[in-house]
Amino acid sequence: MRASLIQIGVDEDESVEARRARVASLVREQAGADLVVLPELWTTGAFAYESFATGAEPLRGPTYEAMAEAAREAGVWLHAGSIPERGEAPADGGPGAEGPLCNTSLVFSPSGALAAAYRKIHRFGFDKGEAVLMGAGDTLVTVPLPDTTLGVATCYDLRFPELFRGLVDAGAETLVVPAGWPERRRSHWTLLAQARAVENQAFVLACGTAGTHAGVPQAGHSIVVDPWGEVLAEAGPDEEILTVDFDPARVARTREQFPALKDRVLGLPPPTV
Ligand SMILES: O=C(O)CCC(=O)C(=O)O
Repeated sequence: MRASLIQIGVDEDESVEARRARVASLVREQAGADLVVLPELWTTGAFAYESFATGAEPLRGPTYEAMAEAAREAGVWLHAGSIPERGEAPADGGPGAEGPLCNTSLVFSPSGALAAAYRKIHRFGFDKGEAVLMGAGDTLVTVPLPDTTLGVATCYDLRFPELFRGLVDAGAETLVVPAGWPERRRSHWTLLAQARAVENQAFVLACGTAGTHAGVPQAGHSIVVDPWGEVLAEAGPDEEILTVDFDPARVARTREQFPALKDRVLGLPPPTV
């Protein structure tokens, strides 16, 4: 399988419309890949909190349309990263009522059909930013491809191993993590991507952003890790397309030859004091 991770530069001097058109064209250039991956919130920037509401779109909004078309024209599976999604207003909300905001990832099939939408479960920011501005998803999402099953997660989710175990229990073999990870915690990014790959004996395809927005320099360093925890490819700090060939059958082989996942002990009682 060939995967291309498009590590987009997200800077404030480019409009959302210009970036959307540029990214659509980069996706179209990946014809021949099996899977293309984009980062988290690449239209607005993951730290541009004040742009979440102004840049929000309905699920089937301009980014959906542009990415569906790009996936179809390139003939690729496309994890289009995430958008700030404005859900439908509640029917009884009264005039001016707005629906909830979510950090929603979109996955398209090579025909341009929506294969999955994943609403980020762990929101980042503690008592500010995404954690207060956006609603949380509550549903794990896997996407069956012809040669592997994707398990999807977004950025801060990478810190929560139980989410990934849930994806593995649901059949995931390739874990795809779009992100807008900041440079100041880059060491965590690399370490956690490798940890999720080793403990789940799965490929990890983690695609971040480059550039600086809202004063937060982004880490870049998108990374592809194999089920043994080895780094197959890693990007630098700037905008870059990271292309890697990998054999999805290695997941089953690794799990068979080193069957640690079978030794899980679940449901232990709490410690006694
Ligand atoms: O966990 C981190 O250090 C970064 C998370 C983040 O930036 C996000 O989820 O948007």
